[in-house]
Amino acid sequence: MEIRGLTKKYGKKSVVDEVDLSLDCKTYALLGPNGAGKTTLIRMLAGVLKPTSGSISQDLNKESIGYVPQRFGCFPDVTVYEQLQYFCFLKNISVREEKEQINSVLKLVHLTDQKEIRCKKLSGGMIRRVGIAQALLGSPRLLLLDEPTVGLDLEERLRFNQVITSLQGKSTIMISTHQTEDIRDICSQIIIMNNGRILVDSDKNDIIRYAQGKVYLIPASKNIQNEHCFVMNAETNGAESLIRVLSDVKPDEGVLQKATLEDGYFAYIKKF
Ligand SMILES: Nc1ncnc2c1ncn2[C@@H]1O[C@H](COP(=O)(O)OP(=O)(O)OP(=O)(O)O)[C@@H](O)[C@H]1O
Repeated sequence: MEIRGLTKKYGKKSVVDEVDLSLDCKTYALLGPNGAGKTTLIRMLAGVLKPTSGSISQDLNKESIGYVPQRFGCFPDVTVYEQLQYFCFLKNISVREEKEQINSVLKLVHLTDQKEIRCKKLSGGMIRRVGIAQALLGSPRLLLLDEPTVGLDLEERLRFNQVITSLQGKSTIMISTHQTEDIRDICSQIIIMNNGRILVDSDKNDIIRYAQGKVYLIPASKNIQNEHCFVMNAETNGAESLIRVLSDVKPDEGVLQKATLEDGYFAYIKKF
């Protein structure tokens, strides 16, 4: 899939600004702060939002795209099974195939026991899983997931990771998320967006390497006066409170750390 100069403007503001991407049959994480343009980009790729300009070259019809929107809703008075039947209809899945397909995706998201339950009785996390199930119907070649794991408990997050891992090499997958720990093990490619633009589109290990040599732990009591220092989070080694910082220069009492994907993300966003 080749994306060239993809732009979405609201008024004069470009919320997605001249985006170029080449997507292969890999699993991509789409990261970026609130308002970066991730949802807008995904909606254009899913074909539900018309770009202002630019092109998406693809030979995919709507049946080959699975899309989990950021806010997925079910019809309250239909059962989970009926809801998925409706999506089968939208995806042109034949009545002959639909039963097998629905049972298979329900099993993947661990909702088989809920299939006769009316959607209004589902918890938020279960509705999210119906959203993931509908996207998997028809074995899509392009799977677009906008914050798919929000509201899922730990076990269901792990199950989601297993589903995505099982699709690797079969589909192009793009997952927009704020949870770097969720995608650390399942995405090989990382795309970081900010202000509507792509800051980097690279292999996960390159993103981590970018922060290497810039991550330190320092005592929390230390007064940080360095403007080239960004405080990420606090942790403890049992004896004292420490803060994890990104810094171009070694801070006083700083102990260099092995960089993580999260460090790499901040290194790009905060321009280190
Ligand atoms: N229909 C709209 N009209 C005007 N502005 C919009 C519209 N939809 C989105 N925006 C703006 O576009 C920008 C990008 O929004 P988008 O939802 O794509 O960001 P995001 O990266 O997905 O954010 P988040 O992480 O908070 O979900 C934001 O500034 C948002 O306010």
